[in-house]
Amino acid sequence: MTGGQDDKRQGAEGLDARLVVERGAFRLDVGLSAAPGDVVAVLGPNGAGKTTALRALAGLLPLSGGHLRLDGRELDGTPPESRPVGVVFQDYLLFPHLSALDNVAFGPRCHGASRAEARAQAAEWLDRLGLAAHAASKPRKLSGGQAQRVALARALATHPRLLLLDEPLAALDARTRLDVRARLRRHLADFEAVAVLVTHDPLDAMVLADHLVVIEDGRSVQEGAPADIARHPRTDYIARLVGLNLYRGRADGHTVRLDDGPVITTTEDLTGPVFVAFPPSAVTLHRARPTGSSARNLWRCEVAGLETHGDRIRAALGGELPLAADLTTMAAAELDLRPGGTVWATVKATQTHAYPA
Ligand SMILES: Nc1ncnc2c1ncn2[C@@H]1O[C@H](COP(=O)(O)OP(=O)(O)OP(=O)(O)O)[C@@H](O)[C@H]1O
Repeated sequence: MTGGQDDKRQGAEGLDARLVVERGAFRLDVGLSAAPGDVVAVLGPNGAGKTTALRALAGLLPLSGGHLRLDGRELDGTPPESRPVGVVFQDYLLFPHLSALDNVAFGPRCHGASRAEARAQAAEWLDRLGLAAHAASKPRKLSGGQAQRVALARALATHPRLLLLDEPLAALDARTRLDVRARLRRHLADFEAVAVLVTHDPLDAMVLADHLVVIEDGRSVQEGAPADIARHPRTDYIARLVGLNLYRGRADGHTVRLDDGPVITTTEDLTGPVFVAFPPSAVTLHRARPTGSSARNLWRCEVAGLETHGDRIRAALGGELPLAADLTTMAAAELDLRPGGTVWATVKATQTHAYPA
C-alpha cells in the first residue's frame, strides 16, 4: 500500500479489526484494516477461515477476542441488522417472489425507510447498476450476473460503511465470469467506503482487490498489494497459486543452500535466510545428464505426475528438489516422460529470483 493509504489506516476512518473467533477446534485470529475506498480480498484455501471472518464482520458470529471498529466505532456487540454493513452472499439470497425492485427496496426498508422512499431509492440503485430495464423481473428471470448486481444494489442501497462480498463470482459459469468480474471491479472502484471480499480464487482476488490478506489455518500468512504477493510469495500455497516453485534456504552470495540439502545458484547476492522462486516455464528437462549446458542448476528428478493445461504439460517432479516444470506436448513426447521415469532438470541462475525471508 502507499504511505498515504497507510496513514489513513491509522486514523479513525475505515476498518480496524482483529478478529478472534473460536469454532470448535478451529481458531481464527486475523487482523484486517482498510481505509475508505479500499477493496480488501481475504484469500485462502478451503477451511482457512474466510467465511468465518466474513460472518464475524457481519455480526453473524460473535468475536471471542480482539476488536472490530468501523469509522472509530466498536461494532462488537451490535446486532447484524444495526451495523452499517452490507452483505452480498455467494448465492445472492434474493427473495424469489419479489421483483428486482422490491428485492433492492428491502435493504432501505430494513433500515427504516418508508415503502415509497425505499422503492424510489431502489429504482435509483438499479439504474446506477444498469438494471433499470429489469426492475419488474423476478430473480428467476435474471442471469447470474444480473442477480449479482441486484444483490449488490440491495447491499449498497443501505449506504453501508463496510461492504462484504462472499465468493462474489463463484455462482457464475466461466463464460460470464470475465464480464461480471470486470463490471464488479468498476462498481467497487466507485464505492466510497470499505469493501472486503472473501474468495479462494486468486484471479478474483488479484483483479478485484488492491490489498490482499492471505489466510491459512486461521492465520494471516501474508498481506500486501497483489503484485507484490505474486512476486514474493511466502508460503507454498501462495507460490502454487501464482504458479511458482518456491524454496527456503540460507544465502551466501549467489549460492542458496536449501533447508533440506540441495543448492540453488541465483543472480542476487544475499546473505542469510532467503526464499528462492522460479516459474515452471524456467525449467528445461533432459533425458540424460546434460554435458554442455551452461546452467549452474542441475538436478536429477523423478516424474511424479503429468497434467495437461491447454497445449502445455505441467510435470510434477520429485527427487532431490521437488519442482514443477512446464513443457510443450511435443517436448513431453520427445522426452518420453512418464510417471516414475528419470529426467534431468536445469534452471538458469538468471531465471531464479531470491529475496530475504
Ligand atoms: N459450525 C461450525 N462449527 C465448528 N466448526 C466449524 C463450523 N463451521 C466451520 N467450522 C470450521 O471452521 C474452519 C474454517 O471454516 P470456514 O468456513 O471459515 O473456512 P473457509 O476458508 O471459508 O473455507 P471454504 O473455502 O471451504 O468455504 C474449518 O476448519 C471448519 O471445519
